[in-house]
Amino acid sequence: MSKPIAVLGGGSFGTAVANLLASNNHPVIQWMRDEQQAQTMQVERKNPKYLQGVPLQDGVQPTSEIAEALACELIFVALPSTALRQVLTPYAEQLAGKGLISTTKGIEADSFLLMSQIIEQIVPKARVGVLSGPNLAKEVAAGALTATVIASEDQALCQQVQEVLHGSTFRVYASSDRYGVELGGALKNVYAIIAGMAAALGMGENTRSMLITRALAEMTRFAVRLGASPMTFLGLAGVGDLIVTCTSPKSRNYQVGYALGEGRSLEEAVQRLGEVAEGVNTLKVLKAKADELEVYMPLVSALHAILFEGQTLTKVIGSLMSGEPKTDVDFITVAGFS
Ligand SMILES: NC(=O)c1ccc[n+]([C@@H]2O[C@H](COP(=O)([O-])OP(=O)(O)OC[C@H]3O[C@@H](n4cnc5c(N)ncnc54)[C@H](OP(=O)(O)O)[C@@H]3O)[C@@H](O)[C@H]2O)c1
Ligand SMILES: O=P(O)(O)OC[C@H](O)CO
Repeated sequence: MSKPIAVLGGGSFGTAVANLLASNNHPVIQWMRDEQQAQTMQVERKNPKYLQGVPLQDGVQPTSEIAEALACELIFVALPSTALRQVLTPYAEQLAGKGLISTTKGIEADSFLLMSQIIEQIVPKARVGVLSGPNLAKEVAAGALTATVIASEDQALCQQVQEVLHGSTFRVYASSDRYGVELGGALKNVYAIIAGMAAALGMGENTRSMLITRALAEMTRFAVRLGASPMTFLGLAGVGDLIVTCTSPKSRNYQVGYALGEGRSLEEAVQRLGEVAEGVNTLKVLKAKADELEVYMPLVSALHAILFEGQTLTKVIGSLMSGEPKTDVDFITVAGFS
């Protein structure tokens, strides 16, 4: 029997990852803060709150006792970005030396730290990795053929994660560019909101394609300014995740955008969702950082103007389309590759 592996988080992605690990014959301790939810999952062998219709694999043990999870050597963190620091900080000493893999796609307000950087700050002696890619939880859980990226400077950790997660429906690619992989996963959520809005407004496939391509240019330009490699954005955790989130009604960020496009307020759109849509928080911190670094991000500025500056959609779309003509694939030039 192999050693147990932990998953922190009782949401849709935590449950999907727990099931993947268990289907590879690893015993899994899945921690969630809600005792009632853990009991329901233990008895009913499913997660009706976040992942309806998906049976829980036999090897998954749901618990609200975090000590059981923290005893594991390999721990996947599937918490919202607003909760990660608060959950891990009290256990910093216990976590030293453990393999901590963040699956959380967000950026901390004020610090602009990515989740694996927060983990490093809290547990400097941890072995840190990031799992990111086009991985809609519902599809992963349903066994749709899927690929992801494990990114870490620690090659042995990448290999360990590949071994435990890789299976007949889930391919795990390795990368040493943790920062680029993690940044891609966080940034794409903002553009998924815009894509959802465009869909609700009845815009066509040309529009969607323009949005995705210019989003890629914009997020790559920003990443290059922060010192990241533009090449990572051509992979699964960049353009791969951008495509799935900007085209799928299963994406929560896309759903928030769609509700906005239907004329609902941001509060209403988020409340109706009842799950995490990281793009809303990311938009605020990203706009502030882009302004500070003077990076040209017209799509981010446009969404920010609509959601937080009281500008009308019509006016914002008008000024986006009438902006000065630009050069295609400009971020390659910025990165010095032309
Ligand atoms: N879903 C996906 O398709 C997917 C795929 C890849 C990555 N991700 C990323 O994974 C992260 C988690 O997303 P998710 O989809 O699993 O979210 P989710 O389905 O909305 O579930 C969120 C989970 O976090 C828990 N939580 C919230 N605040 C907490 C706190 N302060 N302390 C402890 N637990 C807390 C919730 O518990 P309660 O029910 O008690 O509130 C719930 O179990 C996000 O960053 C997301 O971007 C998601
Ligand atoms: O449902 P979303 O919008 O949080 O997106 C889920 C994943 O990040 C897709 O890879």
